[in-house]
Amino acid sequence: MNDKQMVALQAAKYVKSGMLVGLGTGSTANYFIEELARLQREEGLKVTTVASSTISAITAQSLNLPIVALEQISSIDLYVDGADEITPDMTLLKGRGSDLVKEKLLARAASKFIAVADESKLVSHIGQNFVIPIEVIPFAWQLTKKSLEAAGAKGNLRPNAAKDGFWVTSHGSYVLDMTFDRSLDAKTLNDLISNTPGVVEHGIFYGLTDAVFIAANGLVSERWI
Ligand SMILES: O=C(CO)[C@H](O)[C@H](O)COP(=O)(O)O
Repeated sequence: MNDKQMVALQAAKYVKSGMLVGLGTGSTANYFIEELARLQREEGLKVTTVASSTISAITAQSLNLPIVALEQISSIDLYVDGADEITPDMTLLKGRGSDLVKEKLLARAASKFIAVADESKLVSHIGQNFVIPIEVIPFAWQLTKKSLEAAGAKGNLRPNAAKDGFWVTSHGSYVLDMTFDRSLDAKTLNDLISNTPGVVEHGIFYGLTDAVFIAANGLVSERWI
């Protein structure tokens, strides 16, 4: 069993029958989804799920997990998702795959949000290894980019896979992949980007995690706030 699978299985121990569970997106979240399906099949677990992305919804459906649409929920019991970066204060950077809008809604709606990752995701500051993805409403991208540049940011529109156009998210937004001065702390960055007109959502998850589970060399450590 690899570290991503191990940490996902640890998070699944917090799932109880009757819960409405949010499903994250990515390879670590996939192990969690697979484990829920196994618990349902082999141990009679009864949960309802809500997915943070089309791909996770398809995975859950293919494994026969009961699934409801985001429009049908106003709160959930538990959300489990991976991250691209995790800082010592449990701020996350997410959204490399650009599914961050639903991910952040579920993280906020959850009574408990557990972030799961292997130790490669631990960083000292947000933006250490990845650019910060910022979803923008398409007609505003240039004005929004200019506002962010005035605050010292650098970057550009994310290209599409063929590099002959621009990436469009499942909600029809463009993505600005930006870097900021590393002296800016997570809260400052979060507030700055959130308050920029034209921004739909961004990948900094500040003050949203209840716990971070990290797997390293076959061992899982849990850190709760
Ligand atoms: O934020 C995410 C998707 O938007 C993922 O959770 C993040 O990219 C981690 O992915 P993985 O578990 O495959 O390493």
